[in-house]
Amino acid sequence: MRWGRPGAGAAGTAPPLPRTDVELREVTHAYGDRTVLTGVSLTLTESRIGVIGANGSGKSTFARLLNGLVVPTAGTVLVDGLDTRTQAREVRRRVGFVFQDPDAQIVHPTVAEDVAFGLTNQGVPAGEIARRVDEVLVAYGLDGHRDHPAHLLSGGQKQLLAIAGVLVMAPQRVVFDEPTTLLDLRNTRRVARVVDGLEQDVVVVTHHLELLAGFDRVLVFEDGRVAADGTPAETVPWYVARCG
Ligand SMILES: Nc1ncnc2c1ncn2[C@@H]1O[C@H](COP(=O)(O)OP(=O)(O)OP(=O)(O)O)[C@@H](O)[C@H]1O
Repeated sequence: MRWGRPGAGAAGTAPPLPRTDVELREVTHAYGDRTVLTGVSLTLTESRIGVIGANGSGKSTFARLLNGLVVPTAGTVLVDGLDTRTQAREVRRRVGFVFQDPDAQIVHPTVAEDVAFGLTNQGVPAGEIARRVDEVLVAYGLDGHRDHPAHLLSGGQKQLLAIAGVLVMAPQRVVFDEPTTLLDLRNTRRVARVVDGLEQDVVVVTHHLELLAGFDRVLVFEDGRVAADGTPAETVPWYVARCG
């Protein structure tokens, strides 16, 4: 099991998505007087990027900076040149975010209504909403559940619903914050397969190191700084050794 770059033609004959590049310039973030990220400068261009590190090292804060859910206390985050501080709406069209706990993301009573939520918000015409919602429900094996109460889905199905609700918005990059932490092995594999097949570029924060084998780049966070940055073969053994 691994999350890697999808094979050529993974999306059929659709043209490749434009790339979304994210640049962090000397980014520092503090919650109140507690600084949790310090002077992070990076450019993210690769298709498959993993983020690992100890609890509290700043990974989730970093992930949330990438689409403007959190704005830096100092420094700048640019998505295709758009400043997350002032152009959050445009940034979020490009970069979607999947939370660790799908309950944080599910806001509507039924599965289909929940997936439609973001499109409705954007004023997309009803016919197009119906078509796009159908497409993602089929893609994520949820079409048999379209009128079911979302809160009664299993943990794995809820995570797939949360992913469907992000992907229906057609972002170019998707940030996943520990998407499998709450799942059993079967659902971890299921979600991993979904991530594996995405044509979108991804950033995945995870403690499941084995899932990063096919990734292009892995960042290791330590005390709010990037302590290692390289291929999985370079960074994962380094991190494991650091953990003693
Ligand atoms: N909203 C917040 N308010 C105050 N402190 C916060 C907030 N969010 C995170 N923190 C603190 O910031 C530090 C970094 O948290 P963050 O969630 O970014 O780390 P993490 O590496 O993702 O951790 P984990 O692996 O446990 O999820 C932690 O000490 C955390 O307690």
